[in-house]
Amino acid sequence: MSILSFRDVSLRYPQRPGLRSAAGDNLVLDSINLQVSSHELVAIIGRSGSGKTSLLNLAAGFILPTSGTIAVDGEPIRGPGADRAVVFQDDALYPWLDARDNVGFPLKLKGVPRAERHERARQLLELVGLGEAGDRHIWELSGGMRQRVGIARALAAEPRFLLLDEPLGALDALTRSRMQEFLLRIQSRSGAGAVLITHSIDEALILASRVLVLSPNPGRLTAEIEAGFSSEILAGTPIERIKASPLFKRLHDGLTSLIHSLPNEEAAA
Ligand SMILES: Nc1ncnc2c1ncn2[C@@H]1O[C@H](COP(=O)(O)OP(=O)(O)OP(=O)(O)O)[C@@H](O)[C@H]1O
Repeated sequence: MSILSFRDVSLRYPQRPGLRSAAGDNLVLDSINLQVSSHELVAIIGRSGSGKTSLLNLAAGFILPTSGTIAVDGEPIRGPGADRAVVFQDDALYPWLDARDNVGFPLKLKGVPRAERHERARQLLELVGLGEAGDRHIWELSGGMRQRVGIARALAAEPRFLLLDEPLGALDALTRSRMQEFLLRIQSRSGAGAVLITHSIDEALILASRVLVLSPNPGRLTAEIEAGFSSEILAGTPIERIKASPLFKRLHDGLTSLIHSLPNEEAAA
């Protein structure tokens, strides 16, 4: 089992005019302590500007913390690495490559020979239900299909952690709901841990075993809720039935009022 850990992590961006936080300086994240193990999906919710993407960028190694340590299995993160794969809201696929070569791209970077790359990409596309789409151009795919190609690409390097920044945010409601179930199954099958950033309380409760709330100015983890509906969904209970349950509604209402009680970025700035 792998562990992604944040220990006393704080982040300040370089000072820029107009970007002062309520803390009186440009502290964006303060004293973040967090542990995510492989096989679990942790969701982070919070108001716009609370620092969710910054937290994910730190885990990805795109930026480094001002203080504190982020590590995978005790090994401090010093930059991006194949042990962590990021999926963004905008699929960020390479339009000049077909679906198969997009999925195989991380393997190309690792120097995996072409035939092996193609075979692995074929298996991954099959896994995400796009076995027939390998030679399709990206612009020939729907939004949901493109996100599935993005997820297959993220899985190609067999990461220990998936870092998901609003991966379903651009999809229509019906596709999003289907993709939630799909994401859950893929994540559980892959054996990778996942950190999911989402604006949707519904989505956080459906997918995550734990939901963490980030309060803004500066971003601090202020609440944690054990959700646990994902195991019921994996066992076959329809998402709509889960959403109709009194427990789901209670947790949803609790999280909604908690988030509304937090100051927003504009109010605090
Ligand atoms: N590269 C940067 N340089 C300076 N400030 C930044 C940078 N990136 C983000 N910020 C600031 O850090 C704060 C947190 O931004 P971040 O994007 O992490 O929040 P978020 O919770 O993901 O927001 P949203 O939900 O709107 O995507 C904001 O005040 C933002 O303006």
